[in-house]
Amino acid sequence: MGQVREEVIGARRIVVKVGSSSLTTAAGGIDEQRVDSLVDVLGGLATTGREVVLVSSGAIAAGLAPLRLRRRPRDLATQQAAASVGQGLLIQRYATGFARHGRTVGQVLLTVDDVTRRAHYRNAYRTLRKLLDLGALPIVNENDTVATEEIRFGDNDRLAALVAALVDADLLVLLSDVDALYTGSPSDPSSRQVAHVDLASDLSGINISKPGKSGVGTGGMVTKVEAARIATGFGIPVVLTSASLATPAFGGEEVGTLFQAARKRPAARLFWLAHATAPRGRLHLDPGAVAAVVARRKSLLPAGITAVDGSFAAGDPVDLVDGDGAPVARGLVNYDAVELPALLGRSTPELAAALGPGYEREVVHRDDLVLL
Ligand SMILES: Nc1ncnc2c1ncn2[C@@H]1O[C@H](COP(=O)(O)OP(=O)(O)O)[C@@H](O)[C@H]1O
Ligand SMILES: N[C@@H](CCC(=O)OP(=O)(O)O)C(=O)O
Repeated sequence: MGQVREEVIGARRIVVKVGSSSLTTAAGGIDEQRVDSLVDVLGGLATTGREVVLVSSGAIAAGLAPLRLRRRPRDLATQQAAASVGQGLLIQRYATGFARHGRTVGQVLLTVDDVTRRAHYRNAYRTLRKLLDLGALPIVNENDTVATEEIRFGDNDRLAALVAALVDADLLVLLSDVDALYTGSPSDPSSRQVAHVDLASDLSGINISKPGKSGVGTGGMVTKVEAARIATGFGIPVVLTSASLATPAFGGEEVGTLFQAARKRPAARLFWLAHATAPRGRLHLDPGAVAAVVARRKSLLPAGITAVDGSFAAGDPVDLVDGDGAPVARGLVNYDAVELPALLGRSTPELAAALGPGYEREVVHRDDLVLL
């Protein structure tokens, strides 16, 4: 055996995310044996004094067989109907399983808004914190039955990363049907396992692609690596491995892939701005403004903006985009959308002279800006 992973052994609060492919059968229904073995691992973990939050997918897949649906439906309404049936069955199985370990579970269904809007995520945090304080094990999933196409997460990887940040976890563990990140498709014999990733350096040479053969997962490796990027950026290490390797993974053994946490944690406010808020509009920047904001970390002034999209109010999050429309930063804007067109391309002294001293303010102050 190699070295023990200290960050895993030392983690007190752990968010564990398990994908549909690890919980359900190919025929569409709960794989009771696999749910029970996961429960046994997590039940054991919780008795060692660790706080565990489980983010569990599988509602849609678990609802397929009971509704006599042969495959995962494409349309949202049928997915929601399947989730409505499957979520109840899944939580029932978890409740029975964890009861064997003397643990009560609490179901927490969240929408994107619940983890992205400040007032809402404080509320979600309080509920999760209270469940943990009461000794219960929270089981989180997206609230699939009410989420619309536009706003849904769809997969639970990003939701798990945001929940990990929300509860200030020491570790995020992503359990899937694949035992690690590979350099290419795991079915390709030339692909190699990646044991360790530092996302601060690059992931080039790694071919990350779509969900696996089970056909029930949604995001594949793309959303897992994105989740790892979010969590590690917040200072939370991530282990990615298969559900069947959960025991050695929690024991700190070198299985799966460890994504190393960033050494410096960003201000919580800027983290949420970058990863959790939905932008309400876009400010198009000329090349000089892109360079000022990105390379020199300056505030954004009206002179560098060429166009404005969206309807937002002062204080809302907006994306700053370059000449190709690619987002380069996100920030909290100091003007309403309707005020901006008259200011574009004009210098701040000129605006102050023409319109009054209030118009000397930056469009986005550098303290309210985060690079993407
Ligand atoms: N580079 C890669 N390394 C590992 N797995 C990959 C890679 N590219 C694509 N995959 C696929 O991603 C799948 C896991 O994603 P998904 O099916 O969405 O799982 P889950 O239901 O656990 O979220 C694996 O089964 C694998 O086939
Ligand atoms: N909320 C959905 C998650 C969808 C899904 O397939 O997610 P995942 O298996 O994590 O890629 C469900 O419970 O079915």
